[in-house]
Amino acid sequence: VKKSKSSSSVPKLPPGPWKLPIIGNIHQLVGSLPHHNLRKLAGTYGPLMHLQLGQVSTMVVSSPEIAKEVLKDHDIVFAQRPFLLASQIFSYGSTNIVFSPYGDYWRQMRKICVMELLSARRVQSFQGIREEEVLNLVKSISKDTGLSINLSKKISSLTYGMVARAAFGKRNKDQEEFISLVEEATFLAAGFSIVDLYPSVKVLEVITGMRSRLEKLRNRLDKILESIVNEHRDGNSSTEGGKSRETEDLVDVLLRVQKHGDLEFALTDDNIKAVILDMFSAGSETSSTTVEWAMSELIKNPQAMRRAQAEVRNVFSKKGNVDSSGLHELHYLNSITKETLRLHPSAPLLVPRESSEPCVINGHFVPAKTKVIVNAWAIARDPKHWNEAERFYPERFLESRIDFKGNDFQFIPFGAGRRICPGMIFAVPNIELPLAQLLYHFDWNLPNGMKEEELDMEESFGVTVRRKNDLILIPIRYHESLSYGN
Ligand code: HEM
Repeated sequence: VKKSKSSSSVPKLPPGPWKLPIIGNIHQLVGSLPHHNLRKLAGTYGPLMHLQLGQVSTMVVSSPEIAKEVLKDHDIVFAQRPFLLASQIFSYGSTNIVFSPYGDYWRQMRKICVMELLSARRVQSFQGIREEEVLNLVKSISKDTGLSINLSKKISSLTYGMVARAAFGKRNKDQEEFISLVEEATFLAAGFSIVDLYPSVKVLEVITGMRSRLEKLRNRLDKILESIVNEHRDGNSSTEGGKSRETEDLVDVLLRVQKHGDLEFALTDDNIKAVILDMFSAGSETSSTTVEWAMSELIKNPQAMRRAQAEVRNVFSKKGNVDSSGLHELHYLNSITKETLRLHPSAPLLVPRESSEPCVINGHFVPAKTKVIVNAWAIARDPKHWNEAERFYPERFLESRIDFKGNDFQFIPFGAGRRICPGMIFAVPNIELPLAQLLYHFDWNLPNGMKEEELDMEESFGVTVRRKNDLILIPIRYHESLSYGN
């Protein structure tokens, strides 16, 4: 009796489905996308559930209360990121900030990101670049008015272009190749591949060809990044005193910090390459996906589309064009951004964490070295916290103070706690300016007489979840009198 009494007071592992030998619960993740399957399982086993995914002991969090415990209350314990094969290969010796384990070095890199690269002032300094790139998009679309265009491709190339110009100062000669390499690397970093589920079985890396594929990718990316860093260094040494802070691009900033920064640890060229790679992998597809989903939802919801168009046309009608200065007046558009991030968070499972020591969460025992996945997608669609949770209804945010800044745990598309996305301020205008321009200048139709309800909303697999099928639409010029400069 004594024994059973004392063992019942020790917290147990969270509940979870029955586990098969060797594979554990992997079979339960087959057939649909991970965030969908995990939500279904949480419906049976609860908001904190234990899964054995191959060799990896995993906790899945599916409620705002437990997300707060993990991401905020115990943020030091859960600050680490488990190493996936892809991140090991791309992380330049673990200095890549997105996946790096938490530690002194991470703290320094994060500080450089927040204070120097992604600060409100820096984001503001890229306003001109952003406006120019978006205007080029409008011009290119206006040439094809009345024809079917692949809007997904155009938006993706725009966002990569905006990040590329902010990072490198100009469009780079290897840009197209660079983008497709980053896209492939992001796809492989989702963490559900067989090599990540059996990390100690090294032979799998060889059998699947994953290691050599990743190494080839990394070598090519490294060459491109190396030439960019060297070109900047040569260019800066030929301009006396370097560039002014207002005209610096991100590589210039990193080179300046490397040379003159008051740093605890030296910043190597590899560190600079890792940060630049992070800006692309974390900052491009996430934003373009959001614009793509917002347009898809607006097509499916013509009333919301009309309201958004009326707002943007009203606010900018005197100027005859959309610019960054009036974006804060677009309250409905801002609600559309939020509602899109609620229903389609670009990283539905955030970036996984790992416990650095044993911990008790929601009354359950979580051993050290447990991988923790927060299903932000399921939380943001939970009918316990949202009325008509599956409906696209931007109005819900108009009168609400709920925001994505990491304090409202029912809505965490950027994560929360000490590893919250540092690119939020950079992301919002990169989403809202293109959206406002697309709505200001054009009306949008579906091709081949397709009806709104026939537009599919299927998602693809990856760290970022984008549309499975590209969004093909027909733009119709709204302002016939404007020349759009072509
Ligand atoms: C719609 C746009 C974006 C979304 C939805 C998004 C989402 C996220 C999420 C969910 C995380 C992980 C947070 C966590 O696990 O708690 C993250 C991390 C990160 N994001 Fe973003 N992000 C976006 C745009 C950007 C942009 C534009 C940049 C930079 C140019 C950026 C840079 C980063 C970096 C460097 C990290 C890693 C931070 C760390 O580990 O300390 N993100 N982002």
